[in-house]
Amino acid sequence: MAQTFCQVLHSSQFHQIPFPPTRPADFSSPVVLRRTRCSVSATPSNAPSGSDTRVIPWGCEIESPESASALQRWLSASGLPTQKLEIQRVDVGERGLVALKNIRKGEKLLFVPPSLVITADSEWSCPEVENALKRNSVPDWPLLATYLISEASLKSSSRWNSYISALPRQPYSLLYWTPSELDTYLVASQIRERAIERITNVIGTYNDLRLRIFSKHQELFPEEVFNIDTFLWSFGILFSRLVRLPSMDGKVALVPWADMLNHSSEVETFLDYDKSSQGIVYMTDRSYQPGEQVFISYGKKSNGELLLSYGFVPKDGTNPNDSVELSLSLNKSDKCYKEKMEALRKHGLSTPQRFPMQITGWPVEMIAYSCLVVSPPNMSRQFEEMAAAASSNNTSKTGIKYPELEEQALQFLLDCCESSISKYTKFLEGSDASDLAALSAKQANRKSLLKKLATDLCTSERRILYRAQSIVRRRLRDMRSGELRALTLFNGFGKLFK
Ligand SMILES: C[S@@+](CC[C@H](N)C(=O)[O-])C[C@H]1O[C@@H](n2cnc3c(N)ncnc32)[C@H](O)[C@@H]1O
Repeated sequence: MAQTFCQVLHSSQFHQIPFPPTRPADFSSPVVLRRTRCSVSATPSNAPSGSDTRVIPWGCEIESPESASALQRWLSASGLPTQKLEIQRVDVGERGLVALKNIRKGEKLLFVPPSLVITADSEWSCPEVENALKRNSVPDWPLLATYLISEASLKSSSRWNSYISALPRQPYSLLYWTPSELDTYLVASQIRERAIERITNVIGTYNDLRLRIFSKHQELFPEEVFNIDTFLWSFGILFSRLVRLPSMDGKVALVPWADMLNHSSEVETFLDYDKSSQGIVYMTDRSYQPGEQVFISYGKKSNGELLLSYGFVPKDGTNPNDSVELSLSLNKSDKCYKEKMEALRKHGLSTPQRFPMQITGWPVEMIAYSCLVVSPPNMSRQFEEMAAAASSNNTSKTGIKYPELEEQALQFLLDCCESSISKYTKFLEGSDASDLAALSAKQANRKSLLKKLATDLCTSERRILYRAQSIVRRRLRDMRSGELRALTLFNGFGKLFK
């Protein structure tokens, strides 16, 4: 299925480096820097909406309507056809596109012309910056991140000024959570690891650009403008707004106006380039009445993935694509630890290894991994076969059958589920010792928001684990009472989930 607002970083240049510095960019005094031909301004901004540490001098506070109206005016003047939609304050997603007229199911909307779309081929206001990056073959994502910063810093000299002014100054995404916020609120969820990996990648990408390019052309890439804070902003914008357009060979693009659409798990439609109208369109899969918010699908993502890239968690039980990752590990005291590790490595796996579980079931690869974990030394000849079946490259999906390992593998899975559940419960039932009264109103608001997001995420993830726990327990009970002994592991599971 085509992805819309996507979340894949394409860079071969990532380096593993530690967490972001918490030092804010120094925008305390206005600076006007001269580059070869392009003047850049970085002026002080209003207070940031979220974390105290990062002040980006462009974009807007999402709740202010002026920038959205200015964006609409600019888009109309720049060739966006008359729309059946308008940007409005909405209950879901703060700002969104709302129907002005009746919209039929199957109707095409938007028609954003390619001239209003930002891609890796867009013209730069400052061609010297573009040349420096393209000479170094910078991949699309870091190129677009730098493009956004470069254009943003040029303010009204950039043709994208109205668009950038309407972008959130602080996109909601886990890129903006500090290490201690991730540790406090996401201690039970595997999404914490994913957030750390992502933050590390973004910082690695920035450091790589700085070393290879920025430091060699300081007149083009002044530190006041191109720094880790502005890169976290631009990557936050890309993670939450970039779309992949299937009919343009999967090209990634920022599509002003279309990127005001919020996500709903109840729709399945996405943006694409429409050859007949030569614009980016969106075809509705349901009807809308005037005044109703129009939604799009950001793809089949779990609640954790939505929090990671977009900074929100859908209401519990409303996301049919929700899943939770369970982390399985080899036992370090296993006599065959080395051999098993080697077998896993050969098939691109590691220990610990994360597997997605859904309310409807879990992958056969996870069972194969569990079999490998519990298999005794006398099965060492089968370790490779088990590792192959645990890898996502395993195309047979029938799994391997080791009835003699079934009970132990299930017990292992049950133990992992229960240990994970107890971490969620500890977080969800734990008391919050910190004193809200000691915090400023802004800090207290942020704390309550993050706590609410984490609570919603953990509740939905724990619900999936509870279901798995009850299925495995029942299965073990039945096995132990001898009723299902004849059934194989894999066949039996399929039926139970149905
Ligand atoms: C592509 S933008 C959509 C426009 C955005 N609401 C705005 O005002 O700029 C994606 C962002 O919208 C918000 N959003 C989208 N769908 C949402 C939903 N179902 N619930 C809450 N927030 C949502 C999130 O902040 C997300 O990062």
